[in-house]
Amino acid sequence: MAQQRVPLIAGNWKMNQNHQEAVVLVQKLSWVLQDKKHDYERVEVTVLPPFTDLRSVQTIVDGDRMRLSYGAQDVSVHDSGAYTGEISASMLAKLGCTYVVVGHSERREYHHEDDALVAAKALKTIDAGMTPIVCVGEGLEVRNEAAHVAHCTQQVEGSLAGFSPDQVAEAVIAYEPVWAIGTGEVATPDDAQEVCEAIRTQVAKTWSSQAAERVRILYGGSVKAANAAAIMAQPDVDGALVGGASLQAEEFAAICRFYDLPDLSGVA
Ligand SMILES: O=C(CO)COP(=O)(O)O
Repeated sequence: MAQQRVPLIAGNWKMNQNHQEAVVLVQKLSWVLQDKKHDYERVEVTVLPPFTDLRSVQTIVDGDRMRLSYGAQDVSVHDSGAYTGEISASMLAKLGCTYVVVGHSERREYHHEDDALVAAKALKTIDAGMTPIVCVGEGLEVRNEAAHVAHCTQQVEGSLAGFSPDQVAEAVIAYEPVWAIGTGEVATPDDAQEVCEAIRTQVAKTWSSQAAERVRILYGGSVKAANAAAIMAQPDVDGALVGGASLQAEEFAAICRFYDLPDLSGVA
């Protein structure tokens, strides 16, 4: 069934790159992929820059008719009004965003976002015509207690609460174990598969088997060119949400072309 889902490689730049640096990075990424004759129908590529970069990214992507898409790292739960510092879904849609990340573990941790807020943000994203990338994942303590599968499936239930089966089918879920983010500590391909498979099973139970077959589930956490092929080979992993490595055009392009990379998982 995995063949029916087009893999998505998403670069979460986090709070890196000003708008001028963003233009250079997007240009370089597009050139490298063009040079390799990247087939965007085979593997979709998106970048997720800071808000302040989006207008510049839109201009360069549209102007040069690039095939990659882009999106935002967060969105307000409100439509408009007296919410200082917030950015609405309609503003992001107007800037041509395809995706919006919601519920990243860094927002859950530093901004105390809970599942109900994440679900509300995800629904705002869908209402504005964009696709949410809904993040879930366990911390080290939960993993050590072997409670990670239950933790993540509950987060999926809560963070996609109120979604119709069709909305789930069109959404993207990202499994990012917190202990593997920015630490160089990558989950094994089997770890990634275990949770992604459990999430898909949960989607089938709560929404529908069609939604489970269609929803794309990404893995995120220290993904690099060196481990991308092994992770992407897992049947329930449909892509990667890449942090640090997405800031280097060559490295990120290599991850986008994971099918060209050797699977080094068996090499010590
Ligand atoms: O949080 C992540 C992507 O959203 C993962 O970050 P790293 O790839 O830097 O570990």
